[in-house]
Amino acid sequence: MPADDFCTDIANKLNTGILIIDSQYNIVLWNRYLEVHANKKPENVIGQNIFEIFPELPEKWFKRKIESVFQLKTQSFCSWEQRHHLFELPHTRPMTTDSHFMAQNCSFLPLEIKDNNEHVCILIEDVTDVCHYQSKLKKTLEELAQANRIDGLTQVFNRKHWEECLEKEFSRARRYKHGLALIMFDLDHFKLLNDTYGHLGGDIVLIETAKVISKLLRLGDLFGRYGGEEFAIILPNTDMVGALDVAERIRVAISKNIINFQETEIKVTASVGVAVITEADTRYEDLISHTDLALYDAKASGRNIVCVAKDVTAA
Ligand SMILES: Nc1nc2c(ncn2[C@@H]2O[C@H](COP(=O)(O)OP(=O)(O)OP(=O)(O)O)[C@@H](O)[C@H]2O)c(=O)[nH]1
Repeated sequence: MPADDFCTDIANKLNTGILIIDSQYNIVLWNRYLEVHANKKPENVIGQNIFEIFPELPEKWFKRKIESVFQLKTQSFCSWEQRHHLFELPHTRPMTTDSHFMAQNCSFLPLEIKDNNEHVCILIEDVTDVCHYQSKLKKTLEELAQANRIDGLTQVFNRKHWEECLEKEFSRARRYKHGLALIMFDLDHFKLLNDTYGHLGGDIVLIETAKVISKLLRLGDLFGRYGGEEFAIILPNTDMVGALDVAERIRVAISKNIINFQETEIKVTASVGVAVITEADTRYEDLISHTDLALYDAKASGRNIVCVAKDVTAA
């Protein structure tokens, strides 16, 4: 068997699309894989221009790619991550994907054959499964990262992530001399509420309260669950006047919120502490501790009240 026949036989048996084009972009070889996947017989394709057979090809980009292969005589590559596919070939994997077409890795190989005409061989590899599983993995990792930041019960930021946000906002506020306010609030007599309605009732109160407060806040505000029934909100670029306004709205919203639980209506109040960043604060923990003290004052003053950190009121 002559070598050419061996090559043709191999090309037809490979599970890869193989097509060769000349310098005019006319197709000179079309293997069995393409015959099956593009549903076009070689006699209807050979001698035709590649842009007629695949009108979806991005002509300008494709020509630039092929020209560089001709000129530099080096291989080139296009992965599915750059372009999901170049050739609209339906995928045949037994899986549901976002695209009808197979994800492809395409290689462009320079060929020099005896008559000295320049040709480029294009290999088309079906990587639909790689693309599919990579996309799934990416989505799962994003979901995991999100779950790591969120409190499972209330769906606001958990303490760890919230503190990371505060650390960033704190150093940004110090660097650019921006305002930064902190609000911490704690539901009043929550132990009694748990004792009266059970832990499930307490949980519903936490969930509903977080929902009500989330709706009150601006997009840039960072709302987290600091501990059991204590929540905290970072207000970037906010001074004491603005923070007090938000704090009072939070207090009122919680006191007016009626939570339905097992045919009873639960009402709850919150004590609120507010502080803003000062020159003296060198660590984000300083701001937390000032806000926490203000919250303690609110509890000591009889609850359902907003209190401001002492050093700020004095200033
Ligand atoms: N249902 C429920 N209860 C929680 C959760 N986390 C903490 N708690 C409860 O919240 C209660 C907090 O009680 P305390 O710290 O004494 O505070 P309090 O009763 O709210 O009293 P004041 O804060 O002084 O008004 C405790 O009984 C905790 O068990 C939670 O995720 N779900």
